[in-house]
Amino acid sequence: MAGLSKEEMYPYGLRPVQGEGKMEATVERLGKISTAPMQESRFVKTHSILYELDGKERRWDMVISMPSVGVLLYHKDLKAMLVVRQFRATVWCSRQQEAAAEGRADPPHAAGFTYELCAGLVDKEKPLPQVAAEEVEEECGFKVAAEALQLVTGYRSSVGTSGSQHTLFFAEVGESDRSGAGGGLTDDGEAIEVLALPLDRCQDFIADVHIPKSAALVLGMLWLQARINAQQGPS
Ligand SMILES: Nc1ncnc2c1ncn2[C@@H]1O[C@H](COP(=O)(O)OP(=O)(O)O[C@H]2O[C@H](CO)[C@@H](O)[C@H](O)[C@H]2O)[C@@H](O)[C@H]1O
Repeated sequence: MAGLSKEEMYPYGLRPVQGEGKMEATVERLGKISTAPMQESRFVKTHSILYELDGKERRWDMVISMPSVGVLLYHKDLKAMLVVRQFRATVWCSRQQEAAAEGRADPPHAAGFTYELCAGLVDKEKPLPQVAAEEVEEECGFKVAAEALQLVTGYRSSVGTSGSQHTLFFAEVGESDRSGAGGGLTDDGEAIEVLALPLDRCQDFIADVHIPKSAALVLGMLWLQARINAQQGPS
């Protein structure tokens, strides 16, 4: 199993909901990984910002990236959060660089699999809740109405390098909302596994420093816990 035990593949009581086995299948599909200087990109641009402060010229290096949306999904029948897991080349590469700096060998491909909320880039001119609802269906295979999405907050991501806006929503889904297989767009190389993380394991999961996870996932789960503590959230 991708060189991992069942407990390592599914820690903290995680259970597959859609796309079971995608991690092993993706590891099989991956070959050599290397890096090259960036050429023209549809997704990001780099530039240096030159600005004056106290009459002196200063410079800040920036990666311009698109705004994005994310959705914290609560599955009411499973009493679990829905988490997506996919291979992130950036995470693998970053872990490889950390290993190289410490004189260790390259990590296995499994080290690039990252836990995130359902999320996507805002690359179309539609209202944000609409973009978010489409991501829920595309990645997780659940149909939610854009109007049913609750705004949690917006924040700036990677402020030292990007500063792009991320807007976070919350939605509840149930078995009756299942509409497809999810998994993302295969043509874009997306291979997404949807996992259910029991509500009572979320705090231990986000506190585990060794689990590669997005900041939005941590923020979302802390927000939900605060709502539950205030008896305003799902129980
Ligand atoms: N840098 C890149 N290089 C090459 N191809 C790329 C690319 N970024 C996106 N793509 C392509 O575009 C497709 C669609 O991307 P998505 O909109 O699903 O964003 P993604 O889930 O990668 O990141 C979303 O989720 C993460 C985690 O929450 C947020 O950080 C992020 O801002 C948000 O868009 C990807 O499958 C890939 O083919």
